[in-house]
Amino acid sequence: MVKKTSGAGGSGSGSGKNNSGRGQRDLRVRVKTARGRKLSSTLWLERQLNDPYVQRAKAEGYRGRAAFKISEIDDKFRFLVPGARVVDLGCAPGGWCQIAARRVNALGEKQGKKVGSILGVDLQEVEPIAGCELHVLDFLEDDADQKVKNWLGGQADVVMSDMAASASGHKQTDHIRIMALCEAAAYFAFDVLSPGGTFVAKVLAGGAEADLQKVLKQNFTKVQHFKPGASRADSSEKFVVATGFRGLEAE
Ligand SMILES: C[S@@+](CC[C@H](N)C(=O)[O-])C[C@H]1O[C@@H](n2cnc3c(N)ncnc32)[C@H](O)[C@@H]1O
Repeated sequence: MVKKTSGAGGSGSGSGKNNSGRGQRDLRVRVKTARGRKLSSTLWLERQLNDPYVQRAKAEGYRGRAAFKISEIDDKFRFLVPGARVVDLGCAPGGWCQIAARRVNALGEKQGKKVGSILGVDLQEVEPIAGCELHVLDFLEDDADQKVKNWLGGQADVVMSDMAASASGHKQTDHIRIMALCEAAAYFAFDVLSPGGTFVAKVLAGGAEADLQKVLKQNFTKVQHFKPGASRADSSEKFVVATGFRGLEAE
C-alpha cells in the first residue's frame, strides 16, 4: 500500500546524487488507493508519511508534530520558564506537555530552581507524561476553573490551548467552532491566570478573530500573533500570544 517512488529519470541506484532538475529523484512516499478508503484519507496518510515534522517527532520521541509548534512559539516568547505553573487545555496526545515538562521541570532541576507544575486536561485520556499531571476534563464545565486551580494549588502563570473542535468539513462552521473554543479558553484564562500571566492559543485567521483580539487587548498588556514553521503553510492556523495579564481588576 505504501511505496517510496523514484521519480522520472531517477537513477534508482540509491546514490542520491542526481541534482540536475530533470533527473531529480522524487523520494516522496506514495500511498495507493485501497478499497474502502476515501481519497481524502489516502491523501491525509500520504501527507503524514511525507511530513518532515512527523518524521522528526517520531525520531525525537514526541507524541506529535504539534510539539515543534509550541517549542517555536516559546523560543520566540519565552514563557515556559523554569518553575512556571502551566495549564495545557486540550493536551492530548501530549506533545505540548512534553515540551513544557522539558523546559519548565527538567531545566529547572538542572539549574537548582523550583520545579514548576504542568497540568494537562483533555476530553480524552492521555498516556502518562513524566513531570505532568493529566486529567480528563471538559474545560467548558461550570466548575472547570475551580478544579484546575485546586489541582494546581493556586493560579497559573501560563494557560495554553491548541484545542480544536472536531472538523465538520464546512470551512465557515469550523472557523466559528474553533474561535468559540478559543474565546472560551480566554475567559477560562482570566479566571485562572495570575497577574502578569501569559495566554497562548490556536486561532484561525478570518471573521471571528477581531472579537477575540478586542477582549484580549482589554486584559493583557501585549497581544501578538505568530505562525510557527511547524504549522502547515496551507492552513489558516496561527497562534495568539497575550502577555502581561492585567488581573481581574481589569474587568
Ligand atoms: C490538536 S489536539 C491538541 C494537541 C496537543 N497540543 C499536543 O501537542 O498533543 C486538540 C485537543 O483538544 C481537545 N479538546 C477539544 N475540546 C475540548 C474541551 N472542551 N475540553 C478539553 N479538551 C478539548 C481534543 O480532545 C483534542 O485532543
